Amino acid sequence: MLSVADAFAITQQHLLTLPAESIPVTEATGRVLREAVRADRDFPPFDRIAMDGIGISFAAYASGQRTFPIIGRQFAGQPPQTLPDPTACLEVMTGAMLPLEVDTVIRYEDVTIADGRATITLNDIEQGQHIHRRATDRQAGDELVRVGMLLGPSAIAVATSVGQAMLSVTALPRVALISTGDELVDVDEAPLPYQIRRSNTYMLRAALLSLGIKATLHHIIDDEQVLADNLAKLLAENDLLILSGGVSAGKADFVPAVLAQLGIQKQFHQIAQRPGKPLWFGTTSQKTVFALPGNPVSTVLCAYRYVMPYLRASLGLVSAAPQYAQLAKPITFRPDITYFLPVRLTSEPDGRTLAHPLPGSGSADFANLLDADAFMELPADRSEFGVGEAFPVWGK
Ligand SMILES: Nc1nc2c(c(=O)[nH]1)N[C@H]1C(S)=C(S)[C@@H](COP(=O)(O)OP(=O)(O)OC[C@H]3O[C@@H](n4cnc5c(N)ncnc54)[C@H](O)[C@@H]3O)O[C@H]1N2
Ligand code: MOO
Ligand SMILES: [Mg+2]
Repeated sequence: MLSVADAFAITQQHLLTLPAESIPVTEATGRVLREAVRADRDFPPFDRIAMDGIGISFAAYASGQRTFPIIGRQFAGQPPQTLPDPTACLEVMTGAMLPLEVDTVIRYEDVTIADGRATITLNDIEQGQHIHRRATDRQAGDELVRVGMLLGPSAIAVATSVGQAMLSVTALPRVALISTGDELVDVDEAPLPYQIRRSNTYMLRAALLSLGIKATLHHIIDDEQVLADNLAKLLAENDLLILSGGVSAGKADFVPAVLAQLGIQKQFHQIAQRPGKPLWFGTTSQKTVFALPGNPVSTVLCAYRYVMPYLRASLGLVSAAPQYAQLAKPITFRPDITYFLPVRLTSEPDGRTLAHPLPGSGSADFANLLDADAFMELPADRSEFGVGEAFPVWGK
C-alpha cells in the first residue's frame, strides 16, 4: 500500500492552477501575495529625527559649548529648516526632517530649558545620535514583501507605506464540500435513532476559512445515480471537490466508482496509515477531488495532513517546514503503517514542545479531538516510540 510520503508527493504534483487577482489592501489579510511589493522610496525616505529634543551642530559641542539659544522648531510634516548659526539650536520633533546644518540630536530628557536656552546635562554625546539616516533600512527598488508570503499585519503596513492600495494575490479556488450517507441529517434536524447529524463538512468549512476560502456545503444520499448527477454538476461549477464518506468497502460506498465514471483520473486510493486509510485522490487537467473517509477523526487527519497543505501549495504559499514535538510518553504501535497519534501540545520553559498522547477510542471518537491540538506522525517502519523522541506534528 502507498506510503504517507508517496501519497503526499502525489497530491503535491497535481496542484490547482489558480490565477492572480488584484484586490484592495484592506481585503488582503490572510491572502497569498503574487507580485512582490517593492520600496517606492528609500526607508526612511529622508534623514529623520528619531527623538524629540534639540538639534545642534556637533562641532559646537565638541568645542566645549553646552548652552545653546533656541532659535526655532522643526516639526514633522514641514520642509527642512536651516540652522543659520552653528552655536544655536532648533527644537526638533520625532518624524521631522533633519534641519540643514544639524547633525546631532539631544533628547529633551538630557537638556534643561530656561529663558529660551537649552543646556545639555548629559556628558557622552555622540555625533549623529538620534538621527535615522535615509535609506538605512531599505533602498528604493528593494523587494519588501516576497511572492508567496501570507499577508499579515506587518506586510499590510509595508504595502500601504509604499502606496499599494491594491495587491496582487492568488485567486481563491471554488470549493464544494460534499457529505454522503443516508444516515446523516443536517445540524438543524432531529436525528432518528438510526441517524446522526453530519459534522465533517462543517469541520472542513471551518478549516478552509483559515485560508479565506468560503466553501459551499452539499449533501448527497447513497444512490449511485443521484451521486453521479450531483457530482457532475458540482464538478462543472468548482475547482476542487472534497467528499466525505462512501470510500471504503461497504455496499453503499459508491464514491470511487462514480468518480471514475465521471472521468476523474484516480491518482491513489488507500494509504498505509491510521486513521484515514481509505483516502481517495483524483484529478482531471483542471479539477481535483479528495474523497475523505467518513469517520470524523479520519476526516480531520486527512484535512490537516493532505488537504490543507495541498491548498496552501496551490495558493502559492511558501511552505514552512513541518513542526516537530517530543513524545511525552512512550507509545507502542505494531501495524506496519504510519500512525497519526492525536496529541496535546505543551510549550515547556526549557523551549521544548512536548506531545502528550491522547489516543482516544478510534477514528469515530472525534470528541477526543477537542483536547488534541495535532496529530503526531509516527513512522511505519517501527513499533516502539520512546519518551523525548521528536516527530512531525500536523495541526490546523
Ligand atoms: N471492510 C472494511 N470496512 C471498513 C474499512 C476497511 O478497510 N474494510 N475501512 C474502515 C475505515 S479505516 C474507515 S475510515 C471507514 C471509512 O468509511 P467511508 O469513507 O466509506 O464512510 P462511510 O461508510 O460513509 O461512513 C463511515 C462512518 O463515518 C460517519 N460519517 C460519514 N460522513 C459523516 C459526516 N459528514 N459527519 C459525521 N459522520 C460521518 C458515518 O456515519 C459512519 O459512522 O470505513 C471503515 N470500514
Ligand atoms: O481510517 Mo479509518 O480512519 O481508521 O477509521
Ligand atoms: Mg463506508
